[in-house]
Amino acid sequence: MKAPLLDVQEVTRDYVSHAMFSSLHRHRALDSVSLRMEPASIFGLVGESGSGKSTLARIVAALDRPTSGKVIFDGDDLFTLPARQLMHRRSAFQMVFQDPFGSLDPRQRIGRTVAEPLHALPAPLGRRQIEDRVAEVLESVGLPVDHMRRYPHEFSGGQRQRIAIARALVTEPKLVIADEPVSALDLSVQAQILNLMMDLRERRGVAFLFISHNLAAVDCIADTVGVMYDGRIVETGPADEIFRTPLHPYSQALAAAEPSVRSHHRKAPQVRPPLGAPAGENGCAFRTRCPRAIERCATERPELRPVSPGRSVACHRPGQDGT
Ligand SMILES: Nc1ncnc2c1ncn2[C@@H]1O[C@H](COP(=O)(O)OP(=O)(O)OP(=O)(O)O)[C@@H](O)[C@H]1O
Repeated sequence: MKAPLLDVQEVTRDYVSHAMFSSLHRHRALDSVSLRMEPASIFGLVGESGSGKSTLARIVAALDRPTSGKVIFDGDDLFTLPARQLMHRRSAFQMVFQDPFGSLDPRQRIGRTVAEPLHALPAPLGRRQIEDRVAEVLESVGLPVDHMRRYPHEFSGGQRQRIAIARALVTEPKLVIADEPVSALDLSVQAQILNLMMDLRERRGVAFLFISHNLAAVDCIADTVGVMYDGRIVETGPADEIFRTPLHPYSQALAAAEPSVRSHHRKAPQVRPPLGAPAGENGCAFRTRCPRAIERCATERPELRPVSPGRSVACHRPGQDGT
């Protein structure tokens, strides 16, 4: 088997907060999450708000550290690298955020903003080389080179997201982690940005970890999908299969609620709002909302198990009742 570009191994992230009038409260935002990505692939991460997508994105981008687990990027175990080496390694993976308005410094010309990540390269570039690199990368995201002298307020939302993508690409990364990159954009502009990402994968061999609430966008762009619920990946596999024939009751509810995804699972399972206490460490976190829950779901947490090549589900009763 080919060595993966990204190998996330059982990553757990706990946040500890001081609840008023009580002792420390530990919240597990990620619970033993594993995923692998091949070079030039697109992995779509979906799941409701609070399921842990951004926490995972920040850890993969080495902007946060896991409580336990490993992130192996292109053969390097990121969190065992000395700080300086990690800083240099960062040029090979870059992040694009949701808000194209907030993520660009309004007082800085675009050329300077796009060039910023180049200053972290192990071998610094000369002024001429930096200008050439910025011009080349602006062109590759479909922006005229003379835009490098302009300021962010002179651009539309879609153009600003192109600039953010150009900044991410300027160090020629192998992986771009895009956290809700199209959510703030109009529909027609969303399509342009998705096309741009697919084009960059083709032309430059860039892999994308693409995070979105928007299932239709993930369906359009991703090869592989991971469905997150309460800090865990509950189903993963080829995008086509996950959206057309979801097996986990949570994936089925997601797919059925999104008309533009051509799911065969049109009849939405009767997912309930969360009720009662959360499942705790032993049970399935989804069981209090699940129409198919059985006693076993309260006592035994379902592990992510392979059900077919490349496809795994964490459910004691996957795909039953209507798929
Ligand atoms: N810095 C933090 N301190 C404490 N808790 C946090 C922190 N960051 C995230 N969390 C908690 O971790 C959980 C996962 O949050 P995260 O932002 O990763 O979810 P998400 O799936 O990306 O949600 P959204 O789609 O709304 O961005 C949530 O319960 C959130 O409240």
